[in-house]
Amino acid sequence: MTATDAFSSGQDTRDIPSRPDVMAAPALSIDGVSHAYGARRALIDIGFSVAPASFTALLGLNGAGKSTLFSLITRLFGIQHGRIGIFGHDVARTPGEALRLLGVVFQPRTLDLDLSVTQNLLYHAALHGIGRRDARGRSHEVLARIGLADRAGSKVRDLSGGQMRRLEIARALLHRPRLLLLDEATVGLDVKARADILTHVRELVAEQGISVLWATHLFDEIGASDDLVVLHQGRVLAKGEAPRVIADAGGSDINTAFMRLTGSAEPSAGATS
Ligand SMILES: Nc1ncnc2c1ncn2[C@@H]1O[C@H](COP(=O)(O)OP(=O)(O)OP(=O)(O)O)[C@@H](O)[C@H]1O
Repeated sequence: MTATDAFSSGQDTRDIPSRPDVMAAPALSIDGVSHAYGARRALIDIGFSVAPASFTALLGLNGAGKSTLFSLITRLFGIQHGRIGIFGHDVARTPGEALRLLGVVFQPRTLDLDLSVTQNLLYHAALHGIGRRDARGRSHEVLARIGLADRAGSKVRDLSGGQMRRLEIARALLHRPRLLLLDEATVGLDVKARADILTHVRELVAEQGISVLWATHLFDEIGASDDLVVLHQGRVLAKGEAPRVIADAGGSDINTAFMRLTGSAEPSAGATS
């Protein structure tokens, strides 16, 4: 069974191998993960996987638990219950191997506005132990990949919001990860900048074979051929290929499917199409 089969059949991923076979393992496997902040349960027995070289959308309204899940995958928080694997490497047991394969773009911006685009990249590369010369080559490479090569010398302060986001994506690619997590990467951007970023990220999947987990509350960011995980109030309500999720929920589109899955009569505030 391929990782894609495992995703679409909803089979659990309990068997994260102790000696990972990187080619066979899902890019990301989440198995029975729960998390509570004191008495507040933010994630309840979450399970899904991201197939290699796929674009998986994690759809949930504010408060669904997306950021909490990202904090667990990246080890900002310790895992209370369940297991998380990145290409078969258990995040809790072999964090070095797992995190080496992971790039992340978090919701809050974390660029130095007074440095240039390239300086931001070189600084980040140094933190990753990448030598100066190699770092320069990689900076050119990632800026070209994300359509920012012409802004290499610009101060970050002079970039548009969308360009800053693309720079953060470029930075997340510097150490050549195989799995990229993006948490609400288009929040606050105009329609064109949102579309540009989605196009670039989808190209990373199609052309570079990078696996992407794209967290969003925006229905119109879900593509027809995407894998989809619907997260609501800390629970996975549906997962699989987007058209199948919609059909199984009895919806005509992602909006109506989401409303049926969550039992809401009206589109919730913040969920836009
Ligand atoms: N540090 C915290 N302490 C207590 N509760 C928290 C904390 N962080 C998140 N929560 C709660 O956990 C639940 C999930 O929050 P989380 O931020 O993971 O959701 P989200 O889907 O990322 O939403 P958003 O996009 O608004 O950040 C929410 O009920 C939230 O109020």
